Amino acid sequence: MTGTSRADGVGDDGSDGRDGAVAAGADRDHGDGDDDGDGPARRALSATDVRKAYGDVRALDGVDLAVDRGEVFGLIGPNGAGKTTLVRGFTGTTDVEGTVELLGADPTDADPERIGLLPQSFDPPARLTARELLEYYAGLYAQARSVDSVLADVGLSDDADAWYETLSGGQKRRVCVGTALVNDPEVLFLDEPTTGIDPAGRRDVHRLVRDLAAGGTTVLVTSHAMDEIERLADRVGLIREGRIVAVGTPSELIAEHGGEPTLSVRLSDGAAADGAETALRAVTSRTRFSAARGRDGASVGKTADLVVSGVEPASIDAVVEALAAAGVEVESLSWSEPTLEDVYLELTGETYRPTALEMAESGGDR
Ligand SMILES: Nc1ncnc2c1ncn2[C@@H]1O[C@H](COP(=O)(O)OP(=O)(O)OP(=O)(O)O)[C@@H](O)[C@H]1O
Repeated sequence: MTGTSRADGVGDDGSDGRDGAVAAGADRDHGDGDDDGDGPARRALSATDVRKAYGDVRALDGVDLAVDRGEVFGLIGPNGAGKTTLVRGFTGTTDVEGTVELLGADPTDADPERIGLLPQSFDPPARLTARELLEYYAGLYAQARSVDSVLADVGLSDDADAWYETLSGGQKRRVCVGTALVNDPEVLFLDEPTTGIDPAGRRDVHRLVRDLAAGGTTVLVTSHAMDEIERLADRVGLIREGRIVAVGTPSELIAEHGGEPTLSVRLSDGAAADGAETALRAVTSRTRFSAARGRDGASVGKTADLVVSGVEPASIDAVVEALAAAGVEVESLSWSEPTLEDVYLELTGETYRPTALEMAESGGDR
């Protein structure tokens, strides 16, 4: 099995209570004067010029990063950007060049009792129940939480006695999240914790992370769900091709890289698009026209979307009036602020392009 050693990040116990994580975290001295080495007392993690190569692949290419105690730090980036490699560097589960510190010490010297790790790939024995698995991991630690409380925290009290192999993908992932919590860690690494978990379960995990952070636990979480990171993280780091290219609070990153708010206007008649665009240019010079195109590239034209950038809520009326004055019928309007997803798309250079099939299925009006 993977992830069975404490260095790989799991532990146990067996009392109970769904407030265990909060209570345990709150009771313990997480993240103050208990300095463990030569870094500032407040620092939970630090990386200085960290590099890791696999053959010709530079998984990490000079990472500098510091995470304070008690922070929830979100690490985002495209597939293959280096997130898991960095987590493994911080946990001492892979060798890296440069300097990495975990609670002020070399990660390989860190006390496993103080660390929790949910690896991205985790494959516990299938012929154990959820409870038995958590009891097993709890047994690896000198001190561990009640297994019942961990089961409650991850929403598995009712399925505690089902074999792991009979659980759904999301339920399995919940067990795995539980294994990373059993020792009530001071620093918790969650590598894509909510993959496969349904929306309600994701909320359970989010609540858990927030509760743990409130109790002083430092959490490093990776995810491809930008809404999740935006909601959870105090600060976010975006890694691309092995380098951290931006760090800040979600609102700082959105203000700097997220672009402008946009007003999307759906026109009832695609043929009116040109007239609408002309009318809108009189109001703003920032109209972008999202042409609806079919499989062969020809205009479909049943409806049409205009995207107007930089429209503040106070200006929406002016847009509507300009369209009405031009005799253009509007089917719907929606205004949105930029999000962390816009930051991600901007900084990674990735864009979403609907396929021809998607466009055809949507009536060509994407
Ligand atoms: N054990 C390994 N052997 C060879 N190459 C590896 C190994 N682990 C990672 N890599 C490579 O290092 C790079 C970074 O991988 P890593 O798993 O850290 O990315 P990631 O950001 O976590 O990606 P994902 O979002 O897909 O999980 C990738 O190019 C990957 O193929």
